[in-house]
Amino acid sequence: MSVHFKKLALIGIGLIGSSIALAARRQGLVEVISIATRRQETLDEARDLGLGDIYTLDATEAVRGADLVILCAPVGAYRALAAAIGPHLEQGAILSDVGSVKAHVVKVVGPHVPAGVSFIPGHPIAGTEHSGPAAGFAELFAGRWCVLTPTSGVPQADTDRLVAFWQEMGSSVECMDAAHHDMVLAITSHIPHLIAYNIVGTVADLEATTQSEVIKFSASGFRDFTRIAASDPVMWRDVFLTNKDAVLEMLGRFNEDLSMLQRAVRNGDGAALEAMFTRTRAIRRSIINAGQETAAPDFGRPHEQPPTPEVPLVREHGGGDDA
Ligand SMILES: NC(=O)c1ccc[n+]([C@@H]2O[C@H](COP(=O)([O-])OP(=O)(O)OC[C@H]3O[C@@H](n4cnc5c(N)ncnc54)[C@H](O)[C@@H]3O)[C@@H](O)[C@H]2O)c1
Ligand SMILES: O=C(O)C(=O)C[C@]1(C(=O)O)C=C[C@@H](O)C=C1
Repeated sequence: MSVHFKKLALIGIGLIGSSIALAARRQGLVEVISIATRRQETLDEARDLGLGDIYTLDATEAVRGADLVILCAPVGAYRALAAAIGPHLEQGAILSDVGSVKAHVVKVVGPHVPAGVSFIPGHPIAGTEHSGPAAGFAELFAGRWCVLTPTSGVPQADTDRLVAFWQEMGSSVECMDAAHHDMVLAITSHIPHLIAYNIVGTVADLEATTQSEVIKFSASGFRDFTRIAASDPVMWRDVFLTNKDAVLEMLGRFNEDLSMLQRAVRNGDGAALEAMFTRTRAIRRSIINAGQETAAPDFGRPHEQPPTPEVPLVREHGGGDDA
């Protein structure tokens, strides 16, 4: 299906918004890109990077005449944004988003969507620990999944157009129910981030000498957690505030399994430990076989080893506008 939008409005222009701008432009999917954000500094950065054609601090102005509007801000900002832009959306437009949670988005944005506008929430399962307009790149979505959760009454032709838009940017697309999305993502994305924040937070609270040793010898399992725990604090604050039930459900299961492991360690139960570690290894193999990861043993590691300068354990907040 050929996909072409005359005006794409991106509300929020960080890692995901800028990646959409770059990918959509490169693939020739849109004629005009209008960009709205809340802070002048972010808008200037987007302009300097040449991400769009129209730059404004007024989201209502950005959506005027747009046939595709995508909310790309932290989900905590959605309710106010939807209330502001709702009355200004064009008849026949598609309104979507990229938020990491979906049921909450349907709940807070849905009531502000006028009749004649197709509301199709979305979530590209692609990202990095970096944020801001300069963090984006056109290839971010290539080979990654994008989940859409079309709301009731949306014409199939509009869903098909949005599916084609993401496919043109390199994604595979799956449509599902918002609540189901939130449960799946709770365990595949949200809990792993919570665990990473927790383990790196434990180190951050250690006394100074132990902490410097952890940093010095961090080329081990810990290092992989630090990448995830450097992710944007505002974005992740909002994820945990808005996917509470699914996260608590999965956290309950996680805690049960952790208690089982704790018991096995205490009792010296090698068989239980080995059985669990064998099952987890198989999951890793399935992810590699599905093309979602490479088996390269040095993935992400630098080849030469310069001494690491003073690096903060947790990156300072540089992302969303809402903090
Ligand atoms: N980072 C990831 O890995 C990832 C992956 C998939 C989806 N997401 C989702 O994408 C969305 C954006 O995440 P990101 O990583 O691009 O974050 P980011 O921090 O890089 O960018 C967010 C942008 O939103 C803007 N913003 C904040 N409040 C705003 C407001 N009230 N009005 C207008 N603009 C506002 C800021 O200017 C900022 O540039 C989030 O909802 C997040 O859950 C993130
Ligand atoms: O690779 C990373 O840095 C990510 O955490 C990306 C990741 C994920 O958990 O997979 C993070 C949040 C999103 O909503 C989607 C993707």
